[in-house]
Amino acid sequence: MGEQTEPGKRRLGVMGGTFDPIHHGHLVAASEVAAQFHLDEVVFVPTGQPWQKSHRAVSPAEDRYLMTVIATASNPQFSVSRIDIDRGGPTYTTDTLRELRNLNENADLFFITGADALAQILTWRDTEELFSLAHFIGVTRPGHILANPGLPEDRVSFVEVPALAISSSDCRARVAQGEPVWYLVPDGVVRYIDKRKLYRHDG
Ligand SMILES: Nc1ncnc2c1ncn2[C@@H]1O[C@H](COP(=O)(O)OP(=O)(O)OP(=O)(O)O)[C@@H](O)[C@H]1O
Ligand SMILES: O=C(O)c1ccc[n+]([C@@H]2O[C@H](COP(=O)([O-])O)[C@@H](O)[C@H]2O)c1
Repeated sequence: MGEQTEPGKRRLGVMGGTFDPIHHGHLVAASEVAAQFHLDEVVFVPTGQPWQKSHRAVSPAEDRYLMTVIATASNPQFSVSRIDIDRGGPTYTTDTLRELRNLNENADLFFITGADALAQILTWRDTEELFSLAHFIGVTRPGHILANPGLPEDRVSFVEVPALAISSSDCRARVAQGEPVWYLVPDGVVRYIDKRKLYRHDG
């Protein structure tokens, strides 16, 4: 399934997100797309400064990066990149994909994101260049309908993943209210949130 790749070329998935915190919805989505699109690897790229989330405080990049490393460590197909964090400034996916293309000349890139985020892609920076850099895969999340809001059909696919009604916002709210996030996020991430006192009003 998905775009044809020339023989010998790697198929590299790129899962961009703020990951504040990373949760099982992200992991299931990456795993399902990797299987359906025959990806060789999925690299998770935590945002540096997510400029469209400037209305709320985002946890320190190092905490979001470390939670992403903890969550993906056991899967040999998953890796984590610091490029968006180390570049500094607001995170634009054109920069992410340009840098990854230069680092992986012999690979086709598949950018994985929520179908809801993909519906907003025309508000991202340099949209036209984006579609020349990667194939875009929008994964469904419960409550969001699959639709192609005028995007180039040959550069965009939508994939249904097993429904997981988990969001980072809900995880943060649960921790703030003293409710458990066990089994919504990986065990190591629960312990990291606790150790660093993230998302607590007194944290
Ligand atoms: N349960 C889920 N199933 C499928 N995709 C998801 C799910 N949760 C998040 N995503 C997608 O993963 C990408 C990165 O997500 P992000 O880090 O912003 O998490 P989030 O749960 O959407 O966060 P928040 O609730 O803070 O907005 C986004 O494109 C988002 O749409
Ligand atoms: O390039 C942009 O202008 C742009 C605007 C909004 C979001 N993105 C990317 O979309 C991905 C999901 O974003 P978010 O904010 O839902 O975590 C993440 O990799 C962001 O860097 C990119």
